[in-house]
Amino acid sequence: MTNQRILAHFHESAEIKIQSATVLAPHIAQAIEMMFSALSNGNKILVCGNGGSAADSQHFAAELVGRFERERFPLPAIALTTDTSILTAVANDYSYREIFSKQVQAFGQEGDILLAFSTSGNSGNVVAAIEAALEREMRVVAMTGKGGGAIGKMLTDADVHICVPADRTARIQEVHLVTIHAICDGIDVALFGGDANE
Ligand SMILES: O=C(CO)[C@@H](O)[C@H](O)[C@H](O)[C@H](O)COP(=O)(O)O
Ligand SMILES: [Zn+2]
Repeated sequence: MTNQRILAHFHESAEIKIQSATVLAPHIAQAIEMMFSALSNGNKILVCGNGGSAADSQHFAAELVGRFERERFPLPAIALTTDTSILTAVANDYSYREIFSKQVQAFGQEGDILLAFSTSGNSGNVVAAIEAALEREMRVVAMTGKGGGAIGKMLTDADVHICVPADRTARIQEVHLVTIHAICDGIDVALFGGDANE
């Protein structure tokens, strides 16, 4: 492995982040507004994704329930990726496709938000979770890439699609991560106003 190859990762990541910033900012602002409004109304956010996106789901839920950069009361967000008994039982008894949708049916209520991560936009269990959320009159914030895949086609005008303009899974995930932090910051600003980081 040459340093050149390592440097290329950093450069490509930085370039795609810069390119994504302008394209995604209005959609991220919409997501912040939708989440702040749901949380203010006593609703919660359910979060799901596979692999690296499962980690992103947990990362986001941790920052809402714990904190991001400012001290505040806990906000209700649940990662649907963590309960291995539920995940293994549903995958074993039904199908892997239903591991998130069953939990959306169990926990989701009208007005809640599903935050769904899929870099391809095509993961069956994330697609099924979105179907279950839409059936329950929940709103969806989807973070995707690669043109948005099947997820891009199923969202309604009431939902938010944050589709990273890139085709490489790792780069898309890296943009998802900075987007998670921008959303957490946006929610804090909506709650408390601007801060010293501005
Ligand atoms: O983190 C990575 C690759 O960077 C992997 O774990 C990746 O998340 C997994 O292959 C996922 O199953 C991909 O699913 P998706 O993003 O297409 O929905
Ligand atoms: Zn990864």
